[in-house]
Amino acid sequence: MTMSDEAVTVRDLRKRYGQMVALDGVSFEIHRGETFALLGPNGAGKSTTIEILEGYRDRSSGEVDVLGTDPGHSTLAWKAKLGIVLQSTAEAGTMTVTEQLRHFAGLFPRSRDVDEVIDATGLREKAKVRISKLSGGQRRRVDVALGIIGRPELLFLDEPTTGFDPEARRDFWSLIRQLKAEGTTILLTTHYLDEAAQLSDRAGVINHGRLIDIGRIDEIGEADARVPIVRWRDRDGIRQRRTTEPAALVTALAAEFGHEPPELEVIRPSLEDIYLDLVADDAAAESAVSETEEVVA
Ligand SMILES: Nc1ncnc2c1ncn2[C@@H]1O[C@H](COP(=O)(O)OP(=O)(O)OP(=O)(O)O)[C@@H](O)[C@H]1O
Repeated sequence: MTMSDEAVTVRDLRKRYGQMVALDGVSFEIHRGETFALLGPNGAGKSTTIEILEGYRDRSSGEVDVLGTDPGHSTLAWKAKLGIVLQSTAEAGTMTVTEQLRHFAGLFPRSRDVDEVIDATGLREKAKVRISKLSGGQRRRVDVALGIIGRPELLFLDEPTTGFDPEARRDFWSLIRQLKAEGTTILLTTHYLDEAAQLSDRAGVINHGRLIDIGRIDEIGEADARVPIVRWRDRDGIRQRRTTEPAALVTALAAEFGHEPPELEVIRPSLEDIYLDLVADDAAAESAVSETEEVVA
């Protein structure tokens, strides 16, 4: 039997909550070993998608394959291959960090060393503290520790670094890179676009339950949206121009000024800029459609 190159395959996935259409025909794949970011505004359908893939939520229709299994018909052996960090922090029990991790480690056939996970998630100083006594960001680290303790083949991270301070976020990024180097497939949702850009190979952008773009992180968005911006100050104020040849423009400006142009910057649009353009364009297209519909009605 050959193992599929895809860790996850989703075809025409639909989900309704009563009358509310949360997913309206979403299709994508996640290759084995890659880190894939699912991006989108609040309420776009990211958690719904992830929860269906995890087997926590039924779908209305469509096909889903996760590590060779339909999550709607999961087995314990399949569940043991997943690592899950849910959006909401789990109930803080009376156990200490170490006790909780030892307990979970015992549930998996190939679990990681508890001390190793405590160090990797920056919880050493809090190892003997009850989880109920931890700060929000520290509890989130426990969630991440619990997600990786079972050495998952596929790790789901739903807004994993919410509440982390900047240093903790950087530490988390190194941990994710290490897991990726070990071959872990990762599905990440985050509202921190710099995080998605740092960690992911590819991303899908979801809006109102539809996938509006998918591709390599450096290919997301229209080509125009990635054109660099050259900005400088002249007598009239700040000026800027988009150009595919920023070096030529900077050289021309330097010649014109006879010295370094004041406040010169060459800006490459960030993933966040590109993402905001994409979602705004989608909203504009939707309102254009509804205007047409109104005229027809
Ligand atoms: N259990 C539920 N019952 C009814 N509607 C729901 C339920 N869960 C989610 N929804 C609705 O489905 C839509 C998609 O929600 P979902 O949680 O998947 O979005 P999201 O992209 O994860 O958002 P966020 O970034 O805020 O976490 C939203 O409009 C939400 O209100």
